[in-house]
Amino acid sequence: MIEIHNIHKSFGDLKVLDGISGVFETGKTNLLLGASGTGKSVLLKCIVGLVKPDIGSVTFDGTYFTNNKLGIRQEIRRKIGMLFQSSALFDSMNVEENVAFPLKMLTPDMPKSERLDRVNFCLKRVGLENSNKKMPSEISGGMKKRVGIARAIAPECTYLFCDEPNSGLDPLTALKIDELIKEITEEFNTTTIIVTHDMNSVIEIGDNIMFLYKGKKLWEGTRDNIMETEVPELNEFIFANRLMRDAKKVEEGEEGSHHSS
Ligand SMILES: Nc1ncnc2c1ncn2[C@@H]1O[C@H](COP(=O)(O)OP(=O)(O)OP(=O)(O)O)[C@@H](O)[C@H]1O
Repeated sequence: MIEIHNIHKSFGDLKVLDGISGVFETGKTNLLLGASGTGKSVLLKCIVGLVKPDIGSVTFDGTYFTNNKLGIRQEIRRKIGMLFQSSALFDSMNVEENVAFPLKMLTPDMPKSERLDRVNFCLKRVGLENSNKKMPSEISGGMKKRVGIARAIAPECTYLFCDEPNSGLDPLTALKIDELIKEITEEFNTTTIIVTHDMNSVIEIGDNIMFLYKGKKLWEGTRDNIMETEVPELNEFIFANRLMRDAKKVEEGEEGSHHSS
């Protein structure tokens, strides 16, 4: 479980995060939802320690991270797997080398054969067996995301962070990547935080959702109750999507009397 408490962050005069607190549960897909520029990525960076909050703290399974000793922060960092928006694979390395990279960095003494077993296990888990020798330039965007996921989980991470994991993917591939992240979260019991502005992800994998608006947390809940929100900014965000508007009309048409009771 990851807890954040009263996180504030400004860049010069620009206040990006304005006192955000919350809990991200273990074994669940926790979504940070919001429009562009609302501070989701900055919050994620504060949580992983890439940006230092001006005020506030982050706790990983009860251990303070933000202002703790370097050794303790490093210990936590080793348990963090990151899937970046652009996949961020090393272009000069093949798939196998990309996935092996964090293992070489974090567990340099691991025997080569054990490392290869772990790489193959992770590649198989993301549905990419037999792709070891392919170069990033030879594989599709969806495959790159899969390699990114394999690389993130290779060191047996406890915490998994995904920054817009399905950006740039067609809807079906995006759905498959969402499903894969959810399966991995449940299978390996990771605390997973996903930055997204995609309502499809909300419906598919929104175990817990935190809605950010202009640096504040305006709502939190689950995919089961998000459609009933009475927060105007969230409502506007949800129904900016035409399909969502149509779905709501259908629902109101079919269940209008139920809703008005
Ligand atoms: N290092 C930085 N220096 C100055 N401003 C920054 C920095 N990082 C982020 N910002 C600003 O903080 C605001 C929030 O950015 P952030 O990337 O968190 O938005 P976001 O909600 O993730 O949006 P998107 O969905 O478009 O990625 C933006 O106005 C951005 O320009």
